[in-house]
Amino acid sequence: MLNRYARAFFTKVFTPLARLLLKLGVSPDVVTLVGTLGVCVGALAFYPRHEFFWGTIVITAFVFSDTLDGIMARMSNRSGNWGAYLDSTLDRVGDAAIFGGLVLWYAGDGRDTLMAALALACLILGSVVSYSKARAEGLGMTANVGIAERADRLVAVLVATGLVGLGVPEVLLTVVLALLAVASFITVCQRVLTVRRQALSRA
Ligand SMILES: CCCCCCCC/C=C\CCCCCCCC(=O)OC[C@H](COP(=O)(O)O[C@@H]1[C@H](O)[C@H](OP(=O)(O)O)[C@@H](O)[C@H](O)[C@H]1O)OC(=O)CCCCCCC/C=C\CCCCCCCC
Ligand SMILES: Nc1ccn([C@@H]2O[C@H](COP(=O)(O)O)[C@@H](O)[C@H]2O)c(=O)n1
Ligand SMILES: [Mg+2]
Ligand SMILES: [Mg+2]
Repeated sequence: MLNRYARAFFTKVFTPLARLLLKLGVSPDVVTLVGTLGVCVGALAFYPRHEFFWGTIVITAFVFSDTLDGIMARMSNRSGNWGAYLDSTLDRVGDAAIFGGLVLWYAGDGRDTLMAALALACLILGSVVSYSKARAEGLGMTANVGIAERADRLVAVLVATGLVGLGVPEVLLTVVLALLAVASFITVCQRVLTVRRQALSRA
């Protein structure tokens, strides 16, 4: 949803920075790599130590590199299969680090089995959401639907985790992770049904 409605806005916001980085000779691939590294450091260095606020700030500072790299690639006419592959593959690494960081806290010193299970469910179902689209595209179909696409999942988990880091009761994160797991499952179903329709109409 956000991917559709917010893309134009964020493209406008990041275009000057994209232009500057290109002028400085920075390539879109470098932005993709550095952005993923920053997200992983933010998630894996802070969340497992229960530093939810600062972890969220670091992740948020780097996660928009995923918007920036695409803008840079298009501006410099460098969009292509390699960049698309690198972008999507590293997205999975960043997403896994974010939910994995939460799992590490709750399965470790945080000692909360329900929260660890919910974060793990979000990690797994989110990966299946992405895979269901990637596999469809690999077979020449599309699966660009769903109530919990990547940007939606990131906003939900980052806002809730950041607020808990600021002192809001943890039940907020419990509810958000539970809803996110359900929404991700629904998204998988939406994509499977979309692909099924296309596959059957081809046969
Ligand atoms: C209040 C407590 C304090 C804490 C404050 C922190 C608040 C943090 C709040 C929000 C941060 C959200 C960041 C979300 C960033 C999203 C980045 C993103 O996904 O952008 C890239 C994306 C383009 O994606 P791709 O081409 O890579 O698309 C593909 C797609 O993602 C597929 O997804 P899937 O299949 O999994 O569904 C994948 O298949 C494939 O891998 C992938 O390639 O989208 C865009 O560029 C669209 C625009 C992004 C919209 C972002 C909306 C953010 C909304 C509000 C932000 C508020 C910011 C506040 C900052 C405050 C800082 C203190
Ligand atoms: N290093 C990169 C990253 C991305 N691309 C191209 O941008 C597309 C994704 O754009 P977003 O705005 O959605 O991130 C991607 O499909 C590639 O075509 C690139 O070339 N190099
Ligand atoms: Mg990108
Ligand atoms: Mg991406």
